[in-house]
Amino acid sequence: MIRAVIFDLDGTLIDSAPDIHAAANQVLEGEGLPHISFDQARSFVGRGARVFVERMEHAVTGGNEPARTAHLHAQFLYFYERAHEHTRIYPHVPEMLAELRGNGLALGLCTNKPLRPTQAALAYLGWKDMFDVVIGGDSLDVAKPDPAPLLAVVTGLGLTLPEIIYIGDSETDAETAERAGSRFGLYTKGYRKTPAEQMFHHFRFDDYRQMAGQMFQPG
Ligand SMILES: O=C(O)COP(=O)(O)O
Ligand SMILES: [Mg+2]
Repeated sequence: MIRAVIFDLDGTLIDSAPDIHAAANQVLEGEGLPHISFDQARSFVGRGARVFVERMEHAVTGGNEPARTAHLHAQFLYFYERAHEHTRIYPHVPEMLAELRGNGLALGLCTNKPLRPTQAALAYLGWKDMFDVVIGGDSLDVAKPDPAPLLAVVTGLGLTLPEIIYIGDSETDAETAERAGSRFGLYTKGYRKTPAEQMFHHFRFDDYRQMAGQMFQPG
């Protein structure tokens, strides 16, 4: 029996790519480096802030230099925590979350966004108490696609894998769920690069009004 739904954040519940793009370009601007495009920024999201910065640095300088990467990473975290202005909740997410809660389900969050920007975004969105357990990209020594963060949310909720469903938008989330052995629902309007049908998932949807109906289908 399903007792909780665990969500990814960026590209799944919220469209945060515009703010991530803006934060990236604030960093690059400050360093006198060229900007990245919106499509580049969106395609760099998914493996956490450190990997995002490495991809960004590689795109604008052609390589990664450890000291420069560390500096850019620190700069990026500063702006990232403050970048909310353009972040939007995807359509019908609030009703969907309220409905799950109303049905007595627990809610978890398993994101690769570092914990401080995650907490800042949740506060900005009025979701400070929305999730019973929150694990960010730097909460553990390993991040998704390692299954440990997802398993930590499950354990934190006091549940076992068959009692949860994980919902995410990216290759990273699909791999995490597959490696954990979790049931996985793919939101197809996020930041994935692979055709949805080629990705691991048990069900998929492009409208949150369809999620609950699909979630309880067997198979
Ligand atoms: O910050 C990232 O790289 C991705 O964040 P997500 O795990 O919430 O999609
Ligand atoms: Mg995501």
